[in-house]
Amino acid sequence: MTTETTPALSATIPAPATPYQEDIARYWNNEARPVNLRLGDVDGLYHHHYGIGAVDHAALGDPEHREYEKKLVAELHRLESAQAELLLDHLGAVTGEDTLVDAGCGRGGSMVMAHRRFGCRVQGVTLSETQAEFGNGRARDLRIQDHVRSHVCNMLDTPFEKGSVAASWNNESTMYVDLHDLFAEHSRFLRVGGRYVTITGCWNPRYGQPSKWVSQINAHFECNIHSRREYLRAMADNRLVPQTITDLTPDTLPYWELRATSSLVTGIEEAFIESYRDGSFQYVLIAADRV
Ligand SMILES: C[S@@+](CC[C@H](N)C(=O)[O-])C[C@H]1O[C@@H](n2cnc3c(N)ncnc32)[C@H](O)[C@@H]1O
Ligand SMILES: CC(C)=CCC/C(C)=C/COP(=O)(O)OP(=O)(O)O
Ligand SMILES: [Mg+2]
Repeated sequence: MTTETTPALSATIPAPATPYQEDIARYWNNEARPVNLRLGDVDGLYHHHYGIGAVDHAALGDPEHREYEKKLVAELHRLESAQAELLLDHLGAVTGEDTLVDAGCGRGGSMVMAHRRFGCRVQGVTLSETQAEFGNGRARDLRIQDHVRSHVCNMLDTPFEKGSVAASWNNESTMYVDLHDLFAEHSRFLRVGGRYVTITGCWNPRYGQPSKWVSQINAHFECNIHSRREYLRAMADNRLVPQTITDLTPDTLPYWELRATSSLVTGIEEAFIESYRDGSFQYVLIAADRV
């Protein structure tokens, strides 16, 4: 699907639907944190999500070495790309003829990775014009603009045709929307037998209620983190049947502990580390079948 073959896509895109969505569009239009841009500069894949996997201390070497900071940036980026690879591992059997949807696509790093892996078309939606322009600029640079396209569009109200999408995902973007509305929309455009995947942070019902750390993360990003229970309920209500649920909390802690030692800290590291450690917050992957 290119813009040429889908003229309706750009013509019918709804503007942010609520004052909250206008706030979120403004937030991401103005975002330029070095922790995201410097990591993206490593290989041109720009992410707005966190990392998983063990830290390669041998690759980092001596903290006193003048090249250490550069190696640290590369290592954090490697862990963030590993997170996206894990998400793509759960999309199922995607062919070059398929279309995928990235809901809340950020600067588009995961979309480029998906196209490279499957050769398919990838359509991304973000509320931010700046992000969509950035993602489309990267796709042009890579000469994959016929396959990878970012749109300024509300993920709850997309122009994708019913049943037209083989697989879709939210990578750390579900905490900006109502989950029932979100999964109803994925379920509408996914074909029966298609796959939905999310990697997200959620509060843990076993803890009781959102902890002070979870509240701090919400305030920091102007988002509203849901509980694990809410994900499963909203999926069940929208023909999405979980096939895999993985607790990635132990896999993401090394990323945060390493990031906390870097010069690129943003001040939110303590909240993630403490909430993951006290069990009030979990980093999870959920892959579901559209039935
Ligand atoms: C934390 S970033 C994640 C970006 C990307 N998934 C990644 O992994 O790099 C959150 C993204 O969600 C998008 N977003 C939030 N609410 C949205 C909505 N209602 N419709 C479309 N995008 C939305 C933001 O514009 C932003 O691009
Ligand atoms: C897991 C949770 C709760 C995520 C909230 C959404 C979010 C802001 C993700 C990372 O974005 P980013 O990469 O722009 O953030 P940072 O600047 O902290 O790296
Ligand atoms: Mg980041």
